Amino acid sequence: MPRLLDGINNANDIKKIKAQDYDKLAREIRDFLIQNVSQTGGHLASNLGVVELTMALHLFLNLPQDKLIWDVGHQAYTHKVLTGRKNLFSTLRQMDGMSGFPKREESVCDSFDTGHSSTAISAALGLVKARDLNGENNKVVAVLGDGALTGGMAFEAINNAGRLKTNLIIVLNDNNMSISENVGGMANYLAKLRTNSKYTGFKENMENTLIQMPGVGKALVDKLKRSKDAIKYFMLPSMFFEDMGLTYIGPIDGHNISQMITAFEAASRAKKAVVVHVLTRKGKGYKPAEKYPSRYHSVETFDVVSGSPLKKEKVDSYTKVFSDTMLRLAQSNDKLVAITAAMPSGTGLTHFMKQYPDRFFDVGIAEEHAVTFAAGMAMGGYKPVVAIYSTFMQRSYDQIIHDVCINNLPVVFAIDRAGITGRDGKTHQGIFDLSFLSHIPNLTVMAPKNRYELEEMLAYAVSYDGPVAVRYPKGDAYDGLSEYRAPIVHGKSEVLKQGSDIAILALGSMVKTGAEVAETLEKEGISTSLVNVRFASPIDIEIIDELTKKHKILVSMEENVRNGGYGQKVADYLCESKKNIRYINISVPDEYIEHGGVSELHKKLGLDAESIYNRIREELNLLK
Ligand SMILES: Cc1ncc(C[n+]2csc(CCOP(=O)(O)OP(=O)(O)O)c2C)c(N)n1
Ligand SMILES: CC(=O)[C@@H](O)[C@H](O)COP(=O)(O)O
Ligand SMILES: [Mg+2]
Repeated sequence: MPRLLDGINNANDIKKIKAQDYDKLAREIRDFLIQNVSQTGGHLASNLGVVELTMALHLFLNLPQDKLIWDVGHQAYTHKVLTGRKNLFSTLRQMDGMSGFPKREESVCDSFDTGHSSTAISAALGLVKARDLNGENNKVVAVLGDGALTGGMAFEAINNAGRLKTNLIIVLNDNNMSISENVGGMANYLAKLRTNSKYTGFKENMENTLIQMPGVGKALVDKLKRSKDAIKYFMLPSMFFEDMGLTYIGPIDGHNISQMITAFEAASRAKKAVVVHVLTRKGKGYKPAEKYPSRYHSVETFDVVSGSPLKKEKVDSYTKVFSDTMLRLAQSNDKLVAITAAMPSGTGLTHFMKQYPDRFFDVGIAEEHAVTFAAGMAMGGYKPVVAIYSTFMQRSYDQIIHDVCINNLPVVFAIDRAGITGRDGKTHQGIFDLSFLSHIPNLTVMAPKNRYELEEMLAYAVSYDGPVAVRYPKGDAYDGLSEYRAPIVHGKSEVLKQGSDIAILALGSMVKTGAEVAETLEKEGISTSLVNVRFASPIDIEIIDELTKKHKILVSMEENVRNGGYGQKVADYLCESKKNIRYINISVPDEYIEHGGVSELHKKLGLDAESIYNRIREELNLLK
């Protein structure tokens, strides 16, 4: 039996589908997404929730002339299906395959590359201003979730949008969830809008607002009122948005396509920014995802019938080691508090949250605020551990300098997902943190070689009287080299092996690789020293002095871009101190790294043991 989906090959093909077939198409899209994501992994629950919303937007808009911006972008799979990318789904998030996020180079219908949260309204507002200055009249729509609305940028953009005198549509996709439970005042406010009947008393005011809108008027409102139960969804004004100078329409059933189209059409007539508040169910149409939306937010491959992951986790992740260590440290230190920016499960703080609810703070998708909030807590005598992924920490650069480090406050930054993270691609690789952290005065920056050292570094960081960042990678925690446990001394590295030809300075995750390279070189009779760098700031100059005295080649290894990384510090020192030694800098090239498996990417970038070995051999040949 032919599927409606088979007729969807280009943007706007959906307009050929009859209205009575919309539900069937939505079901086909859901089946398609579940089957495909079960084989590739990806962001499932958010995508299942926005199938009808995306269909309604595509029916309402003319892409690519109109502009549609997805906040975060993790919910754009149906948009990809409807814009001619259905056949690429078997390559979703695979190396050289289709990205899991909107990408302008993938389609003219993708208006903005995204991956980080709360940017959509700002970007849309910019597009609106450009449109107006160009004298064009295309529609611009930003779609953001209730979680994204907890981010500071969204509030800044709403503040700015309140002055707008032309049309911008902001679709607030409210599924009552961030990755975990959505938190904070805005989440409570949305809950009230969803449920509190006292707002229905304002229906008439809203009707009047609509009537007064240019191009809407009484006739249209009457028509809307007559349209099957549409009006009851239109008439709940929101004080917050209205008081900020935006028009609010909602809440609307985000699984009812015709209601949403009617609302979008009404919204498009206003010469203002209009918020259309739609209610959707995260995970809709797949029972396990409806029941456990957090678990199915981002999944590895899974069995569709049982919903269970295909790969069983055999080894603890670094996140799990962090999680367990936090519980242990909190037991003996009642001043220890934990802060997350909407990632309690991703950063491993769920157990801490349950065990120490009063000492746990989820501040929403607000990394800047999380850091300054930590500064305040430290000032008040507490020891905050702020757990944020490397890529999202980019948001907090000024707060780290201005609020924590200038004040020299004892805040611990637990930086998860540092280095190559893989399938989320260029927006999510944790390859810049050493560059943006290790030049900050007062800030100590460390990276552990294995799971045991992560525990020790966290304990050290918590006991240290100043700001400390500890960065560790996504995935399995390495448990090799466990016999090396030299006590941590500030700014000092750990010598794992003494040799005389090649000296390897390896940082964090690269110590394991360095040990593999050293072993291969030794087998060939090339005597190799291996040093676990431990500190990216301050760097251990004494060890460099020592190594340069007796080795032919010095090699540094790190999972960070070359620019501003540890290796450049080493190179700078070698140059300044006029050392006469061949030097190899193994680091991530200075570019954005696309999606793929972590080991595939390591190989491609020359960060795997074999590539590094070959690089050293080349250098040795030059010395002959
Ligand atoms: C700056 C930033 N911090 C954290 C994240 C991780 N993150 C991705 S999606 C998400 C939840 C978003 O919730 P919402 O906007 O409601 O979308 P939903 O997942 O519910 O569809 C979070 C915290 C991110 N992408 N960007
Ligand atoms: C879209 C987003 O930013 C998160 O969902 C992220 O993809 C989670 O990454 P992890 O799967 O590494 O926790
Ligand atoms: Mg949500």
